[in-house]
Amino acid sequence: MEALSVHICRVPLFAVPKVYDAFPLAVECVERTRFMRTCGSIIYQGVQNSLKIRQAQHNNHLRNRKGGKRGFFNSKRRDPAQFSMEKLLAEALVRDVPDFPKPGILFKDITPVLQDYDALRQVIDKMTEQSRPLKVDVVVGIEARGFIFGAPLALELEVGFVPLRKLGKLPYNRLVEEYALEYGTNTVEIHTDSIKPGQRVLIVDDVLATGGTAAAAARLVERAGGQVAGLCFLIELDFLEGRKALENYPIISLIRYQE
Ligand SMILES: O=P(O)(O)OC[C@H]1O[C@H](OP(=O)(O)OP(=O)(O)O)[C@H](O)[C@@H]1O
Ligand SMILES: Nc1ncnc2[nH]cnc12
Repeated sequence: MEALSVHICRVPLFAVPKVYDAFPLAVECVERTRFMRTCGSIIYQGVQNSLKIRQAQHNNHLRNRKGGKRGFFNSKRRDPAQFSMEKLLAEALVRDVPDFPKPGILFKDITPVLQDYDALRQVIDKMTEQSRPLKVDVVVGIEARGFIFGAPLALELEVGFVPLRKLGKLPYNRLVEEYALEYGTNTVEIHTDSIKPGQRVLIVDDVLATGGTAAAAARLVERAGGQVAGLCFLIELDFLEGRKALENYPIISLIRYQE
């Protein structure tokens, strides 16, 4: 009987039910509970092994990523410990595009930041760190590039996300504000029921330039019943003096250009 039990222990997991089918009486005679415990232990070992394999695969993935060339920190020139937003500038992850979208405008293109996991991670981490003390109840992201930073930031802050959209995009009841920006005029809208009375709101966008867009967003938030706890930007173009349009609010900007 003991030999049979040992034999059963050695069969692969997939064969255990077959052995049980073949020798039901014998197995029951040996010790039903013991057999079940053996199965349980085999299954437990199987689960443990698969967890170990998954962990090893994940570690490998992290090692490859760190050792690879795909991230801001990964090239030999870049040292994660030395990371700063100034370095991000020095590495030209924010690209100057002249004459876009109109002649005479020097456009700050942030798409290289988005393409780079480590840079994007750092941006979200820094935004989170600096906006956490504002104790916000909700994040409002300004279409379109404000969505990119706003939604992950809301997740990090463990609050909800409200989209503030350009004219005609929101389906439900809306509040509307018009504004001027560096290269024209525009209109933004917010759903009337998107913010609860008194909620502390963080407004998020990629760029603060003249401040026209952000000021319109702040007006909408207040009209919707919210309290603007602060505004958060990746880039601030100091020379366009957008802060002047937002004098009453705390402003976070990770990268500031003087000219
Ligand atoms: O401070 P301001 O002078 O108002 O300019 C800043 C705004 O301009 C850009 O948006 P844009 O209107 O180009 O829209 P997009 O994000 O949809 O590209 C940027 O994303 C800000 O929202
Ligand atoms: N110069 C600029 N670059 C990128 N986004 C902008 N929004 C307004 N002005 C801008």
